[in-house]
Amino acid sequence: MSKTIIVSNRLPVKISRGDSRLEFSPSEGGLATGLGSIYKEQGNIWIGWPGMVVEEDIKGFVSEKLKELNLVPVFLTEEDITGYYEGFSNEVLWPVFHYISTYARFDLDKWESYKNVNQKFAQIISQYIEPGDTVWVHDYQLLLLPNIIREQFPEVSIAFFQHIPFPSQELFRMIPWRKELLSGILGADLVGFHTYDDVRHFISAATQLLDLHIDGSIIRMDERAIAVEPFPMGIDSRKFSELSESNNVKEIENRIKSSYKNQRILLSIDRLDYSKGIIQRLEAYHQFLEDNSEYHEKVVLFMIVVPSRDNVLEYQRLKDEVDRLVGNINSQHGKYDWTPVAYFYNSFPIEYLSALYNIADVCLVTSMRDGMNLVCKEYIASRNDNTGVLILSEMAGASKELNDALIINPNNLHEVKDALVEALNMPEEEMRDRMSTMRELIFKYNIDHWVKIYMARLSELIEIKTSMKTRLVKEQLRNEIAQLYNQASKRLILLDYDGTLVGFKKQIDLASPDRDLLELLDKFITDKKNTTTIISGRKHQTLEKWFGSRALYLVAEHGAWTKDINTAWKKKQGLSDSWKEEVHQLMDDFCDRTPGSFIEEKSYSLVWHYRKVQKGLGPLRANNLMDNLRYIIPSYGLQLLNGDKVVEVKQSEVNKGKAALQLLEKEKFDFILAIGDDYTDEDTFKVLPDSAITIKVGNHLSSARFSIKNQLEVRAFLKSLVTSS
Ligand SMILES: O=P(O)(O)OC[C@H]1O[C@H](O[C@H]2O[C@H](CO)[C@@H](O)[C@H](O)[C@H]2O)[C@H](O)[C@@H](O)[C@@H]1O
Ligand SMILES: O=c1ccn([C@@H]2O[C@H](COP(=O)(O)OP(=O)(O)O)[C@@H](O)[C@H]2O)c(=O)[nH]1
Ligand SMILES: [Mg+2]
Repeated sequence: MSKTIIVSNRLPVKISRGDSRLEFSPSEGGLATGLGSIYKEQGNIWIGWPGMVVEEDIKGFVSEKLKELNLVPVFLTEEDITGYYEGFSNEVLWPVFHYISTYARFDLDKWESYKNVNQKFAQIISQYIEPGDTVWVHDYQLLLLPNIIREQFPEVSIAFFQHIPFPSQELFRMIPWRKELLSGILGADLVGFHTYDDVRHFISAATQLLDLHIDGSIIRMDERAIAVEPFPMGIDSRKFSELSESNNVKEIENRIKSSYKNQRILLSIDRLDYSKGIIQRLEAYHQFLEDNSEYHEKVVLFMIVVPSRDNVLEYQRLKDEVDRLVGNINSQHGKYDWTPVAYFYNSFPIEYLSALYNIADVCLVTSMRDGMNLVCKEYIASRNDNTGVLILSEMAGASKELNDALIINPNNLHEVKDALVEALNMPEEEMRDRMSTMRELIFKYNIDHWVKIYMARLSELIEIKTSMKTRLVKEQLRNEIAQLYNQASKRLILLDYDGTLVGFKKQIDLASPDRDLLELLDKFITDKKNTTTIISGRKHQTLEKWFGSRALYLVAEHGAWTKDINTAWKKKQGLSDSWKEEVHQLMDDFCDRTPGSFIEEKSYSLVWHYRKVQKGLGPLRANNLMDNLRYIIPSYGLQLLNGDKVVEVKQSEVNKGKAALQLLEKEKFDFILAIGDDYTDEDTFKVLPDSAITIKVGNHLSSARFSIKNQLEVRAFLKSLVTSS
C-alpha cells in the first residue's frame, strides 16, 4: 500500500537528556502540534530532526524508540545546527520572510550548510520511498528538498507546504540564492501556503525571477505543471474543546484562578520570537495601564513565552528586552498583592494551556508577522460557552479567516490599547455572537479538513499528470503512428505554426522558419500522398513571405484567408471589419498607458500583445482591457481570446475548426494528423474525426488525443514520420 512520508525539520517528538536517561516529549510549535494527529495512520512515516545532537553510540537505540511511533530521525551535527538551522533557516530565511530583513546575515557558509542538510534529508527519504508514495515536505527549512527528490525520483508525488509567510518578491529577491530556493520549491506538484497573499507573492517571485509561464494558479515549467494555492491550516478543535471539560483541566483552572481572584485575565502565549510582537504588546499594555488607572489591580497580563532558538543573537537580545520591559511595568505599577504582568519563560503541558484558554477573558495576539498563529485558534476551540474576546493582529494569517476578532495593527500602540478597553467592556451578546461565529469556522475548517482538501487536490493533480503521461507521444506510440502513416494513401497534415513548429520569440517577426524546418516541410511536400497545411493565426502576408513559394496549403488568420497550392490567397466571404475602429481605439488607449505593448492588425482580427511589458503589469492590463472589450463585442458578433501574452478580438465565425472542415471536404483522407499548442488549435482538434491523430504541444488540458512536450519534440516526431516511409 502506498504511504505518505511527512518531512519537516522537527519531528513532533523531541528528545532531551533527563536526569539519568533520554526523555521523549512533544515538540512545541504550530507544525508539530498541528500535524500530530495524522502521521500515525497506517504505514505513514514522519522524517525529521529529533531536536538534539545524538551521540553515535545511542543513535541505534533512538531510531528504534522512534520507529515505534512511525518516526524516522535525521541526525544533525553541532555544525549542521549552527549553519543550517540557526544560521540559514533562522538568520536568513526567517527574518526575510517575516519582513525584518535587517536581521538577516547572508553568509556563504550558512548557505552551504543549508544545502548539505537538505541533501542529508533527501538521503534518508530515499531509503524509505517506494513507488506510488507521496512525499509531503514542510516549511522553510527544507526549501531545496522538493527538487532534490524530484531529480532522484521523477515519478513520485511531491507536496510542499510553507507554514510561514512568503514575502513580497521585492524582499525575497534580496536573498543571494533566491533562484535556487525557488527552483527547489518548484520540484513539488502542489505548493501550499496559509493565505492568498503568500500565494500571490510566491507566484510573482517565481514569474519575475525565473521567467516562468503562469496560468491562473498553475506554474508551467517545461513538461511539468505546479499548482500554487492557499490552504489555511486548522487545528484539532475537538481535542481542545474536549480538553476544556476534563476534570484535570478544571482542577488546574481552579488553582490558577485562586491566585488571581478579582482579576480579569489577558492571555498571551507564544515562542520567544521577534515576529510575535511581544515588545509591542508590552508597550501597549503599559500604555493601557498608564491611561486607565481604574483597571489597576483588576487585570493581569498572563504571558507565556516559550524559549526558542536561544543560540541566535537576535533571540537573546529579545529575551533581555522582554525581561527589562516586564520588570519596568511590574516595578512601576505593581502592588504587594498585584503583579500586572505574570510572565513565564517556559513551555507548559497542554492541560495547563487548556486551563488558561478557559479562564482568559481576552486572548491577545500581536504578531508583527505570523504564517497562521494557532494559539488564537486553540483559544476559540476551547471556549465552549461562547464567551471570551480575541484581539488579533492583522499581520497573522489567521486574521484572514477570523474577521470576528478585534483586528488590530500591532504597530499602532493606541489601537491595541483601545482594543483592550473594548474587549474588557464588550457587551455579552456581542461577545457571544463573535465567538460563536468564529467557533463554527474553527470546527468546520479543522486539521482533518485541511489534510483532506490538501491531499484531495494533490490526487487530482496527480490524476491529470498521469493521464497526460499516458497520452504522451513516446517511442511506442510514435511507432504506431508511423505505421498508420505508412499504410495511408491520402494524408492530411495540419500544422499550427507558433508554439508548435517554432518557439515563442520576444519579437513576433523573429519567429521566421529556419532552414531545418523548411527542409522538414519539404520532405512532407515531396511525398504526393500528403496534403501538408500550415494552419495559423498569422497574417496572410507573413505566411506568404515565409511559405508562399512552397507547395503548401496555407490557412492564415485562423481561416479568414486560405491559399491552395499555386493559387492566389482567398478571403472568406461575408466578413465585416466595421468593428475594427472602435476596438483599435480602445487598444490604442491601452498601448498609451502600457509601455512595451503593441497592436497587431490583421484583416479580421486585432491583437493586443504584451510580451514586452513590465512583468506583472501585462496580465493586469490585459484583464482590464478584456473587461472593457466585453461591452463592445456582443453587438458585433466578435470573439474574445485570452492567449499567451495576447488579447485577441476576431470575428466569431472565423476559426481554425471551420477552416479544417473545408479541407476535410476536399478529399477522402485515410490519415489525419493535427498538431497545435494553444486554445485556437482546440477548434481544429474538436472537428476532426475520432480516428484523427490530434496532438497538443505542452501539458495543458486539451481535447487532443495525445500530447507532446515541446517544439523540439514536434520536429523530432515529424522527422521520424517522413524518414519511416
Ligand atoms: O522548530 P522551531 O525553530 O523551534 O520553531 C517552531 C515552529 O515555528 C514555526 O511555526 C509556523 O507554523 C505554524 C503552523 O502552520 C504557524 O501557525 C506559525 O505562524 C508559523 O510560524 C515554523 O514554521 C515551524 O517550522 C517551527 O517548527
Ligand atoms: O508551552 C507551550 C506553548 C505553546 N505550545 C503550542 O505551540 C503552538 C504555537 O503555534 P503558533 O502557530 O501559534 O506559532 P509558532 O510557534 O508555530 O510560530 C501552539 O499549538 C501551542 O499550543 C506548546 O506546545 N507549549
Ligand atoms: Mg500556436
